[in-house]
Amino acid sequence: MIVFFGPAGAGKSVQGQILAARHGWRWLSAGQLLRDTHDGELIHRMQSGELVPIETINGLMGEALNKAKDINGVILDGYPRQLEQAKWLIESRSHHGKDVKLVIKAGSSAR
Ligand SMILES: Nc1ncnc2c1ncn2[C@@H]1O[C@H](COP(=O)(O)OP(=O)(O)O)[C@@H](O)[C@H]1O
Repeated sequence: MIVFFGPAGAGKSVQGQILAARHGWRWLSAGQLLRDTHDGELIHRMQSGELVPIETINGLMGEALNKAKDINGVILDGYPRQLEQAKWLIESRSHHGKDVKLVIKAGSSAR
């Protein structure tokens, strides 16, 4: 499992998708998983810039990780975004069976 960190516009989604396509891995974007719910209340919350409730995003990510059980590589984009999410990801390893192998920080270089 590879985690992509970085601010909006840093290119995480583009790079993540290219990497996943090249290796036959799964790209899991928190924003995309949330949009795919087509839940009006959630979308409204996303547009306000606030994070959605942790149970919601953990539930969606957990489900997506379980579906990707047989896939060797998974790229996480936009997740985890809070310490509690990171803890959940590590603690739920027994369910999804994946370890964080690499964290990539995308973004412009500091000047
Ligand atoms: N890990 C997360 N935890 C909670 N909310 C999240 C998380 N990732 C995304 N969101 C919600 O989705 C919105 C859009 O996230 P963003 O990363 O900008 O998605 P994208 O880049 O796919 O458009 C955020 O404003 C927030 O409300």
